[in-house]
Amino acid sequence: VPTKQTAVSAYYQKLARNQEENDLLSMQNLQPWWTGFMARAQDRRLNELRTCVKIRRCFQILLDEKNGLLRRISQRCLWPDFNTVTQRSELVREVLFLNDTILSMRLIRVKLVLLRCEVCDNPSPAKMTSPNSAPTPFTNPSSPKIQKWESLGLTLIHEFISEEEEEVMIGAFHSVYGENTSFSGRKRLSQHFGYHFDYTTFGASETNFTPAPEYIQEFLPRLPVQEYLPDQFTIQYYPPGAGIPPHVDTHSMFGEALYSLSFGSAVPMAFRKCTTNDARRMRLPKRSLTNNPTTSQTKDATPAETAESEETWELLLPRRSLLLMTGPSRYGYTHGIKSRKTDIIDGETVSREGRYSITMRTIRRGAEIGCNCDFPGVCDQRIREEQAAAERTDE
Ligand SMILES: O=C(O)CCC(=O)C(=O)O
Ligand SMILES: [Fe+2]
Repeated sequence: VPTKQTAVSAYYQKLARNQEENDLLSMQNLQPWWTGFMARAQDRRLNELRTCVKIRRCFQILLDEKNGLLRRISQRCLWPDFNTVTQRSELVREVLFLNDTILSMRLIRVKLVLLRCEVCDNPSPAKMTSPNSAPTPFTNPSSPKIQKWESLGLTLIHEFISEEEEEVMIGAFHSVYGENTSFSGRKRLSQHFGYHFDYTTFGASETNFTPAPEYIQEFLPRLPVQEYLPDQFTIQYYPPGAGIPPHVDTHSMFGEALYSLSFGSAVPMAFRKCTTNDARRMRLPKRSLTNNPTTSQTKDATPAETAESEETWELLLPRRSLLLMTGPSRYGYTHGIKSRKTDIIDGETVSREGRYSITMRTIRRGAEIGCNCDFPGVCDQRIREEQAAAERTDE
């Protein structure tokens, strides 16, 4: 069993071996690089340092051996146990100090290396419990918070809301329940705003309307699709271990852009391309998104269904991130959250914590109701048309 010290030094040596020459900044370009980095840090990086579970991978500073203080920071960043809140806030203070020091150029021959954080910053998503890795997203270096899977119509925006906004939302969610309410059951808890989601039609209620609260109104101007904005909001609380069965949100009733804002904690969302089995299931009488066993979650998996589960890949939705589904990910893939108490994230078993989400949709009304997507097999509109045609030929 390697000791902590040898583990640390092996880790350090491995990192050092992996450094590319151009990661090491010379003194000439250090200052502009650092200024740029700090500008982003105000917005994002220091935030990550405070909250990121992978903090030791976020930030590594290789130092001139002459500078004892900075070497100390470096070692601390690399320490594998470096993940307590106190240590993080200490690091934040030291990074700010380092900033002053660098800007005043009191250092000689400093080498800085910024490592990507697996969760917050890595172009390839975290490896999840599901054996299949999520496809690799595209990240434009000028907007590092945004990951895009163009061919799936999928976008994940990290740090879409601030910690302050997150706190307000969690407080507001709980404020409507009585003191004796237990939040630890197995079931999701839901609150509805705008036109309420109707669990019998999988569309929106015509009459049941609650205005969206201010904390929702505030972020609407920041949504990536501004041509039309959501008017149906479902806030859900998932106690640790709770999930939602794989499903495709009703095509005909809602606009193409579907959003899921995650807060409270991260959770993996499972995606799977729809197959003829899904098409068959959607033609069966009842479907349900409640926690009862559903047609999409049969108890004894058939061989075909087992094969399907092998096609599933999971994408970690970090807290405060916004997921946007359009195109194939909206119309031709199921999405869901597996019910389980722990997830495997990058090889580490992580206990689930309570997670909240705001699902946002835009209701189609009158002549807008309908769909002509590229996935007729799993399109409720096409299924209705098929069934109407079948009835006419029966007559
Ligand atoms: O909680 C989530 O992120 C997704 C919920 C969802 O897919 C739905 O309510 O249709
Ligand atoms: Fe959904």
